[in-house]
Amino acid sequence: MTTGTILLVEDEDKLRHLLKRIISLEGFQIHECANIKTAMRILETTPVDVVLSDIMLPDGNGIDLVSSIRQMQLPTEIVLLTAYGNIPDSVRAIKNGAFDYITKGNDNAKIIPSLYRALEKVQLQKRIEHLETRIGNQYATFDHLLGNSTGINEAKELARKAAPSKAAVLLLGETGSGKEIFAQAIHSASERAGKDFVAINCSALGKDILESEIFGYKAGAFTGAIKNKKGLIEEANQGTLFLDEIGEMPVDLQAKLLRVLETSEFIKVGDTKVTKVDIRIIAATNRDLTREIEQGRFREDLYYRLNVFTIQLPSLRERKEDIPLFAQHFLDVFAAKSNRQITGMSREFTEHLKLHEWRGNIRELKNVIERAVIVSNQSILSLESLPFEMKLQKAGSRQKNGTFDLAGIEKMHIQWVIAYTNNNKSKAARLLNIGLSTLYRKMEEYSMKL
Ligand SMILES: Nc1ncnc2c1ncn2[C@@H]1O[C@H](COP(=O)(O)OP(=O)(O)OP(=O)(O)O)[C@@H](O)[C@H]1O
Repeated sequence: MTTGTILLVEDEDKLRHLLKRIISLEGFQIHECANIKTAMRILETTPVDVVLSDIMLPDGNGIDLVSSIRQMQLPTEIVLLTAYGNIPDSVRAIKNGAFDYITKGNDNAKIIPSLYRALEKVQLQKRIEHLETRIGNQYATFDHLLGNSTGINEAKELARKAAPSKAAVLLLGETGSGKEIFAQAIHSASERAGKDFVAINCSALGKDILESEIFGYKAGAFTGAIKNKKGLIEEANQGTLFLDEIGEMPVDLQAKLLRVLETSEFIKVGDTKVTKVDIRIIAATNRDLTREIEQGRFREDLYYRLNVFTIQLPSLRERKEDIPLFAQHFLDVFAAKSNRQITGMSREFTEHLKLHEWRGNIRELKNVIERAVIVSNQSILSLESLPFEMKLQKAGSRQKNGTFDLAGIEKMHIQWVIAYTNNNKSKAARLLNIGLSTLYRKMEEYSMKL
């Protein structure tokens, strides 16, 4: 039984393989990588409950990873692996928001219990957020959906048409492209608006927990089932159930869901009689379901039941014209929230936003602007307030403009790092992973101002 998803970040191959084995034996789903850059990529596209990361990594420090994860506002906890001598760093990491640290070698037996505790915290947090949303009952409406590009307008038009009917809706789009906010808008514009909108991410939980969460169980259904538990289907009765990442739902649960769609009935785990419900289902995925069907991972009959209205949400890359509008909106929101007098963005800042790939789509843009508002000390957002990796992306574009030779790229890279550190050469040398004297030698070689 899988109980959660772990991202293991460790550059020592042997140790990583060993940890992977220990963790997989517990039934956790596991992703692995050897550096921060890949870890960030995985985190932008894949839901992860707990990151287990080494502190010393080839391209940076596990403590910076903690800060980045906190900035991305991911529902993810971090457990750090540290060498004995780095305990002060680990204490600092905990202050920055890490969940726990474990001393490599000595504390191996503590890894699994710590992962379980971190996972429990993540799941509790998600439950609290879910309940808060329900109590506030503040679901988004179509008025909250920003964007003027053709792709988003077409999606909004179809969603408005789908809203009043009881038919299922299938929302397709990359992570952070707005599937949940669209689902809420559809719910708000339907006659179910006064009732609950209940959301669950099918990829976040293992099969057994997912089944219990969605369908509920009878007391005594399995060890630990002390009393009856209402499933989310029942909680969403008369309202809308939003099934995010439906492509990740195990096939036997798909059969149970199909039955709900066809008969409005289901059987709780450990029950013998059927329970009746009146729900509308909105499902979402970033997977290609037709391919999943071909590979036997998704039921074709369920697919046809769900895709009565299929709405494709464009990625932010496909609607770059919307980027300034979103950026200004998030800027206004975060500036007001933090009481800052920041009114706009420099031309270069906006240009950089348009160059970026936005794998995390609007969620990522929102986080980048929030970060920029926090770090900026001017009245308009400038390049300095962008994360380091985003400043670097200009390398790709300049390459297109003609700079192909390695020395040219190295010179540009050094210039950016120096600008990033506000001309602090020691810090720049550290980030570049070269000695200070080498930095000065290279600056002289490239005729850069010392
Ligand atoms: N059109 C939009 N207008 C305003 N805000 C938006 C829009 N689309 C997305 N957002 C914001 O972007 C963030 C991500 O959106 P959302 O959670 O709906 O994406 P998602 O596709 O469901 O992501 P995931 O697949 O990772 O669950 C949210 O904060 C949401 O409010």
